[in-house]
Amino acid sequence: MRALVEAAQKPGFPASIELVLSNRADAAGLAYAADAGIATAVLPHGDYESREAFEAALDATLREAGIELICLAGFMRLLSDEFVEGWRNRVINIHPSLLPSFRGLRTHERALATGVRVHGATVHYVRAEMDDGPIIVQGAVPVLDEDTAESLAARVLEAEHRIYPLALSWVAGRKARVVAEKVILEGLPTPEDSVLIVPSDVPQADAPQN
Ligand SMILES: Nc1nc2c(c(=O)[nH]1)N[C@@H](CN(C=O)c1ccc(C(=O)N[C@@H](CCC(=O)O)C(=O)O)cc1)CN2
Ligand SMILES: NCC(=O)N[C@@H]1O[C@H](COP(=O)([O-])[O-])[C@@H](O)[C@H]1O
Repeated sequence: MRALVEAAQKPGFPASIELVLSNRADAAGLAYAADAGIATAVLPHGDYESREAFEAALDATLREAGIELICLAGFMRLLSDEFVEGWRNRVINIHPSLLPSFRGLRTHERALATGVRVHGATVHYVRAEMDDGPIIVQGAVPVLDEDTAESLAARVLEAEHRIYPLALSWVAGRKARVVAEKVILEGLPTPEDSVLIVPSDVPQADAPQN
């Protein structure tokens, strides 16, 4: 969320962060948002007798705040088909894997256990099916032999803080549209922009001695 707020503070960014909402009163980002002068709201899902009741309150709070686009940032509640359809193509999410690989939880542990060499994160439009929506942008990072889930998560998070503001700028800037459940990116400088490779700290193998 902080990466989105900082990006939206830049002149000419095509969106403004008007509300930061959490279903957890202890979410660390709420204090940051309040300090940044952004309205905040807390809807503890446990206070509602059902998901429907929780989502009805969520929907009302967002509409009353005049929200046009929802960015899920570490939001860990599955949203119902009804809610997602009510906000079709106006809810995006970031998931810490290169979808469709490693849907769900514990993505970094599973990536290490599987032995993949490249891992990363995905920003996608949200659909009722978990982690299954049209992909807007992906950020890939190398998996190093010495990686732990923590060190890999940190490298992925660095990529996340770069790709989420990009995705938001494209969606809010009307450069991204969904056609047959695929995202068409228009007017982007070069196609490479929709894939981010972060070879940030890969030790350069010494050039082979000819
Ligand atoms: N309809 C959808 N809702 C959400 C999606 C989505 O793609 N479609 N993405 C998630 C975020 N997410 C993965 O990126 C994710 C969030 C939560 C869970 C999960 O298993 N949640 C459990 C409860 C966990 C908890 O409260 O800590 C649940 O909801 O029962 C998996 C993946 C956001 N919503
Ligand atoms: N399935 C959703 C999910 O796992 N989202 C992940 O939660 C983290 C939130 O980071 P933060 O606490 O630094 O904002 C991020 O890595 C995001 O991809």
